Parts: sequence; C-alpha cells; structure tokens
Amino acid sequence: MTDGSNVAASADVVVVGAGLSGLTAAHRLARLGRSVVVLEAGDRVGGRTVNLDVADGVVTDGGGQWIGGLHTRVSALVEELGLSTYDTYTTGRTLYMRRGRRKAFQGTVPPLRPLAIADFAQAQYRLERMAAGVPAATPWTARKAAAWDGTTLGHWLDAHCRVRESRHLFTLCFTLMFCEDPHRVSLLKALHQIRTSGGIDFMVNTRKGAQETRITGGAQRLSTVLAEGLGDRVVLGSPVTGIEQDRAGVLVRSARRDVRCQRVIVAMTPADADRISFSPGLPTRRAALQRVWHNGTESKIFAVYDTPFWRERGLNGSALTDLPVAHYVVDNSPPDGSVGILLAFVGTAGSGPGLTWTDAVLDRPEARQAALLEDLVTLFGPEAARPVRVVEQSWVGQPWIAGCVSTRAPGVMTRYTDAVTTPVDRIHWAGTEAAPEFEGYLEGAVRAAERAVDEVRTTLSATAPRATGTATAAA
Ligand SMILES: Cc1cc2nc3c(=O)[nH]c(=O)nc-3n(C[C@H](O)[C@H](O)[C@H](O)COP(=O)(O)OP(=O)(O)OC[C@H]3O[C@@H](n4cnc5c(N)ncnc54)[C@H](O)[C@@H]3O)c2cc1C
Repeated sequence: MTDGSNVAASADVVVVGAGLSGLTAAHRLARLGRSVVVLEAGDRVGGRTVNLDVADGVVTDGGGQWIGGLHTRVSALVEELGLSTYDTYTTGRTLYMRRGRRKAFQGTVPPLRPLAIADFAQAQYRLERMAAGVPAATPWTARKAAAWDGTTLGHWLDAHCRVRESRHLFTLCFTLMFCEDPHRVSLLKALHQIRTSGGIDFMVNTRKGAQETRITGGAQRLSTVLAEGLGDRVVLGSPVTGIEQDRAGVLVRSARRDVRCQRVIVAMTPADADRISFSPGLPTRRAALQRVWHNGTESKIFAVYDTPFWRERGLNGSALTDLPVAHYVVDNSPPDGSVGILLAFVGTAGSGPGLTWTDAVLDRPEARQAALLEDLVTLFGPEAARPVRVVEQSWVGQPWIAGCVSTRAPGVMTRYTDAVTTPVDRIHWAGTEAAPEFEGYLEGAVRAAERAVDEVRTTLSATAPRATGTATAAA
C-alpha cells in the first residue's frame, strides 16, 4: 500500500473504495491480468469491517462479522485467501426478557406466550408469501410494488401483528437486520431483502442462519489480506474528488493520485458516492438516488471481561430484551474464550415502545456505558458490572462511510429502480448495495464486486491488458 504525494498514473481500471467489495473487484481484475489502482479515502482498508483490539491483541469485530451457509461467495473468498472461520458461540441458553420477567430458553424460539407465537408465525408466513411475489432482479415490477413501496415494514407490522409481544419481537429482529427503525424501511425493500437473502429464518438464525460463523482474526482480515496481495496498487488516504469522462477514457482525481483509466468501479454506498463530483454529470435518476440514500444508524458497544463468566452458568451470552439499552446482546468473545466479550447494538433505531433512549444515553459515552452495564447486570448478574473495558464502534459520523447497512425509505425502490447498478458510460457500481442477492451483507459486497468485474471485463476484452504505470500526460 502506498501513501505517497499526488502523482499522475494510468491503469486499465480504477477502483474507488477499499472496502471488501472494492478490494475483491481489484483482486479479481488483477487475476485477469488487468492493471488496477484502488483509491481509498480513509487511512485503512476494510470499510464497514474493522478489527478492534479490545484486550492486548485480542481482536473483535467492530463492523460486519457473521457469515452463514448460503453466503457462498464470501466463503469461497475466505478459502481462497487461506483464512478460516469458527462457529458463533451458541452452547447454552439464550435470555429473553420482557416487562421485567427474565427467562432462559434453549434453541431458536423465544418463550413467548402461545398467542404471541401463533401471531409471530402467521406474520412470518404472510411476509414470506408476499416476498415470494417480488422479482429478485426487478422488485419495482412486483404486482403490488407501488402499494408496498408506499408504506413501511414497521407500519405493516403494526397493522398485522395483533399481539404486542410478537410485534415487539419482529420490530426488534428487523431493527437489527436493517440497523434502522422498520418504520423508516420500505415494505417493498423488506420483502425484497427477505426474497434475496435466504428468508426470515435464515436471516435471523445463528445455527443454519446468517450468523453461523465468524472469520478467525476478524472480518477485516479479508480486506487486509486482499490489500497485501495488491501491494502498492492500493493508495490510502486519497479521497476521490472527481471522475471525469471523455471519449478516450476516464480521469479519476484523488488527493494523492490522479489516474487515467478505461473503466472505473465505484465501490461504496450511493450516499458515499454523492461526495464525488462527476463530469459529465450523472443521469438524473442516479444523481437523485445518491441524494436520498440512507444508511442505518446502529453502532456497536462491547463490554470486555476477564472471562466469559456467563458460559459457566449455562448461558450462551445472547439476549433478546425490552431493556433500554441492551435490547440485543451476543457473546463476541474470541474462539478460545481467553476473554469474555458481550456485544450490544446501540443507536437511535432503538427508539420506540420498549426501546426508549434518553439524550444522555445517546450523547454521553459514560452515561451510555453505565446504562449498558446496568442492563447487563439485570441479564447476567453482578459480575457484569465489572468489565475490564467498554469499547464502542460508532458508524454514525464516520468521515467517509455514511452509516451502517443501507435501508430504503418508501418510494425509493419504485422511483429509482435500477439506478443502483446501471453503469454510467465507463462508471460501474459495486459495494454491497449493488449486489444481486444478499445486499447489505459481506456476501453482497463480494457478489456486487463480481458483477461489476463481469461488466468491466466484457468491455475491456478487446484491449490487451496493461501494466499500471506513471502517465506522462495523465491530466
Ligand atoms: C455494525 C455493522 C454490522 C454488520 N454486521 C454484518 C454481519 O454480521 N454480516 C454481514 O454479512 N454483514 C454485516 N455488515 C455489513 C457489511 O459490513 C458490509 O456489507 C460490507 O462490509 C460492505 O462492504 P463494501 O465494500 O460494500 O462497502 P464499505 O465497507 O462501506 O467500503 C466503502 C469504502 O469506500 C471508501 N470511500 C468512501 N468515499 C470515498 C471516496 N470519495 N474516495 C475513496 N474512497 C472512499 C470508504 O472509506 C470505504 O472504505 C455490518 C455492517 C456494520 C456497519
């Protein structure tokens, strides 16, 4: 990786963004013999994956972390890069807490009242049935697309989950999936996500679900290993400010390097791409899409302990609750259990009945951390009050990343249709949001990269591969 001062260069393809998607695209292009330069705004690779050193070399995932059995492309990449996975810790019982009553249960079905279980199952059945009618590649053509895109998942749950407890649980599960209040997520988007991400059971479950395994050494390893392979073709600390197309090709302007190329892959959320100036300007549909794009607002907070003490009590560290801060908790300890780590998701998406946040909790780390520990004591006992450290990874207010995973407000899918993926002349779009399936997941980041590379390789196939070079007349 390089961080030299601004120079002019040339390559077949410039990839903008060194998250998992951009680096996978660059890796694949390099394997095809194409010259490639990756320009990254931040001072590290990995984007929405980040390894946090929480206890003297013990790493935990501050961003994306889980992969599941249907995530075949990212699993293939793990293998290709010589990395490995380990099972998410599930031995023991999960806690379920509602209205002050704490229960421990085994398996995947929380101990809801029978009426709530029936209500939950019926809502799940209806959602899955509706999702089956959403075309995976063109969701905006679904028979009821306009109606479904005119409302939100949250409002649908309010109207169709009759039992408050099942409504609460659904709202909680979907808040975690979209990292956003379901009342801000288009119903059409939710149905499309269900259709293209393996169904609700797969999406919410750990065993046989999307949360089954984690990457040894942390999910950011995928990106650091890819970047090591690419070497000085990855330029850090070099935000792309402009992409200028002319008849001969493209000039990508960035803080440290201006690069002339044949094709560009922009690998980030549309909201992030909106900071780049395009010449000629983007088609109206794409430009407007970037303007209205919204990423989820959840962040992560970790309580680190000397040991995973809850395991000795037959608990697996997971909890689903209506407590103020720790509404969803999981054991995020390293595979050897050398320290204990409890992870909770925090953010404004938590506001709503039973998930209320005060300004102090939102704005003051010490108040937030104290509130978290209070909840953890309620769940796991007095030992939870004595962490060796509390660590936070905020995804709100990052300089180059618009937030957690993406959602879609009502109206976006039907109005902007395929603008997320349609190339604009020599510009191709990657990033998990441009994935044909598993959007929002690590899997989606890899699939979107592979799709963009397929587009680029077809257009480049007529020209012979070039070596990356310093251009004499680049600008
Ligand atoms: C808290 C959290 C939990 C998650 N949990 C999971 C999970 O358990 N499982 C799962 O599968 N997925 C999960 N995800 C989602 C997963 O992390 C993402 O889908 C994936 O990392 C996205 O990768 P990407 O390359 O598409 O985008 P990003 O990682 O966002 O990469 C985009 C890159 O572009 C760079 N950039 C932005 N603007 C510019 C510019 N102007 N010039 C140059 N570079 C620029 C950014 O700095 C960034 O590095 C989670 C995400 C978060 C935040």
